[in-house]
This record gives sequence, C-alpha cells and structure tokens, in this order.
Amino acid sequence: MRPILVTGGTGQVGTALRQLGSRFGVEIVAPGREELDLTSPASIEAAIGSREWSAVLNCAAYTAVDKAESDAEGAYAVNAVAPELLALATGARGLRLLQVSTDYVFDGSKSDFYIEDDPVAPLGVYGASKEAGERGVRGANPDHIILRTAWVVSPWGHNFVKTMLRLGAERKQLRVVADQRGCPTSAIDIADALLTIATERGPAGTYHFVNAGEASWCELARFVFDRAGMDVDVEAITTDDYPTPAKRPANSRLSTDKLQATFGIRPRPWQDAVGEVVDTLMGA
Ligand SMILES: NC(=O)C1=CN([C@@H]2O[C@H](COP(=O)(O)OP(=O)(O)OC[C@H]3O[C@@H](n4cnc5c(N)ncnc54)[C@H](OP(=O)(O)O)[C@@H]3O)[C@@H](O)[C@H]2O)C=CC1
Ligand SMILES: Cc1cn([C@H]2C[C@H](O)[C@@H](COP(=O)(O)OP(=O)(O)O[C@H]3O[C@@H](C)C(=O)[C@@H](O)[C@H]3O)O2)c(=O)[nH]c1=O
Ligand SMILES: [Mg+2]
Repeated sequence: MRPILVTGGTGQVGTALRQLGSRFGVEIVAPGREELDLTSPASIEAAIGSREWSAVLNCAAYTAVDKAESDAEGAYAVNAVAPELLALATGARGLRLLQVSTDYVFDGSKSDFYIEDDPVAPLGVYGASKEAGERGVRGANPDHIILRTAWVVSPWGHNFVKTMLRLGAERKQLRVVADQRGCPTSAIDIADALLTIATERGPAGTYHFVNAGEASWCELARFVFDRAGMDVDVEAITTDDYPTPAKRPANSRLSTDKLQATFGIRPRPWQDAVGEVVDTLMGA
C-alpha cells in the first residue's frame, strides 16, 4: 500500500496516527507545519504532488474554541479554506481525502443522539468554520470521508483530561459544567477508525465516530479524579455559572450506528478509553 499523507501530525489525533500506522502496515508521512503550511496553497500543492499517496488524512485544525471567537480569520483559514484546497488537490488526482470534523457543528437542541443527516447549526466560530470545511470538502472531492468526532482526549497536546489533572493538582475543589453532554473519545481510537476506513476503502460520505456511552463534563472530571486516585471535589454547575466566549452545545452526543453498519467498527466504552489515557498520564 502507498503511504498516507497526514496533516496535523503533531496534534492529538496526528500523534496517535503516527503511532498506529505500523500496526496497519502503512507508512504514515506527517510533515510538520514548517514543511506543510495549510494556510499556503502552494505548500499544499507541493506536499500532495511530492509522492504517490494512497490517501490524504487531514488532522490539522484550529482547535482553540474560545480564541476562535475573536480570531475568525485564523480559524477559517485552517478549518474551512485549507480543507477545500486539500479537496481540490486530492480530487484532481483521484485521491481519497479523509477530513476530521466535530460535534460542534450541531446546536445541541436535539434530545437524542445526532445522526449524520441531522441539520447542522453551529453555535460558535470554531463549529461554523469546521462546518464550512465540511462543505468545502464535499463540493471539491466526491471521494471523501468526513469523520465527525468529539471531546478528544489523549496523553498529548491540550485536552480536558490534562486540564483537569493540572487544576486538580493545584486545588482540592473545582466547579465543572454538568449541563453539556457529549461523548468523550480517545485519539487512539479515532486513529484506529481512520486507518481502518483508509485501508478498507468503504463508501465515501459523512460518518460519526466517538467512544460508546455519554457524559457531562462534570461526570468526565469526576471519573478522571476517581481513576487517578486524586481527592478532588468537583461541584456540578450550569453553563450560566461558567461564562466562556464561545457558546457550546448542551447535547452533542453522536450516534455511531452508520459507521458500525458500514465498517463494522465497534467503539469501546469511553470509560475504558479515557481510563487508559489517565493511567498513561499518571505513569501507571
Ligand atoms: N480536540 C477535540 O476535542 C476535537 C477535535 N476534533 C477535530 O479533530 C481533528 C484533530 O484534532 P486534535 O488532534 O485535537 O488537534 P490539535 O489541536 O491537537 O492539533 C492540531 C494540529 O493542527 C496543526 N495545525 C494548525 N494550524 C496549522 C497550519 N496552518 N498548518 C499546518 N498545521 C497546522 C497543529 O500544528 P502545530 O503543532 O504546529 O500547531 C497540530 O498538529 C481536528 O480536525 C479537530 O477539529 C473534533 C472533535 C473534538
Ligand atoms: C477548565 C474548566 C472548564 N469547564 C467547562 C468549559 C466548557 O463548557 C467545558 C469544556 O471545556 P474545554 O475548553 O476543555 O473544552 P472545549 O474546548 O469546548 O472542547 C471542544 O474542543 C473542540 C476542539 C471540539 O471539537 C469539541 O468536540 C470539544 O472537545 O468545561 C468548567 O466547567 N470548569 C473548568 O474548570
Ligand atoms: Mg478548549
């Protein structure tokens, strides 16, 4: 199999992909930002034209949700413009593009888990820019996979689990929102799903992948401290009690039925996946 070109290889999902590639018998080529700058169309053309790829996997993104509210230009450059350029460059060569997207494309008003065809209505700039990226990919390369995931945690980069462990080491009491529900998901499990899809070459389209189950941020925080054996009191608060620049969906739970039916991928419970991450971070 030809190598896979991965963008965002220093991020959470990109790091997991670099670790898992060999298990799938595929070479992962992940140039850094200095080599492949997604805000540069020439840089994108050069990277995709440099070798024969089996697919291109876009894991790069502007993921600072609150910062995006005051930097829409920066967020759209990476999350909307770049994916369309990647789609044009891959489409012209008959290459498949796998684009990672987010639960924050939804507004959270649904009472059930979101399916792929539910209407999108992002609440903030990050979600809107990612949704624009989805449309750019669909419009420019019919051979695409858009994989929406959520609440990504890993031992690498920035994520909620690492934030909680850092804050919990500083104070014995934390306040965490309990009225936003979603699906915590390990970057390793996302990478596994992406490589399964990339190597099996199933039908193009939009899919959801998250670990099984659901939680609020508060429940997730309590799970993390319990698993880490840390005595931290987590007070359940409401979104109104914790003002942030970006509005976040109250419900962004994703259904993975379509992915399971199409690719036979069975996500494990988030407690197993997040537990593994906590164990790694605690050196257990
Ligand atoms: N984190 C989460 O909770 C969630 C993430 N997602 C999506 O999953 C995907 C992966 O996210 P995650 O791994 O957490 O992201 P990270 O924030 O951990 O990593 C982002 C990556 O993008 C790279 N990048 C940013 N801007 C550029 C640029 N201009 N040119 C080249 N590279 C750039 C970063 O490089 P550098 O190291 O140089 O900054 C880094 O490698 C993204 O599409 C994200 O939207 C979806 C749902 C939840
Ligand atoms: C640190 C902290 C956060 N919170 C709240 C704020 C927010 O509502 C929620 C989560 O905060 P974070 O900023 O860690 O998470 P956030 O940046 O919103 O995470 C999102 O990132 C992007 C990239 C995605 O695509 C989403 O799927 C999602 O993972 O927890 C507390 O209530 N107490 C706290 O002490
Ligand atoms: Mg954040």
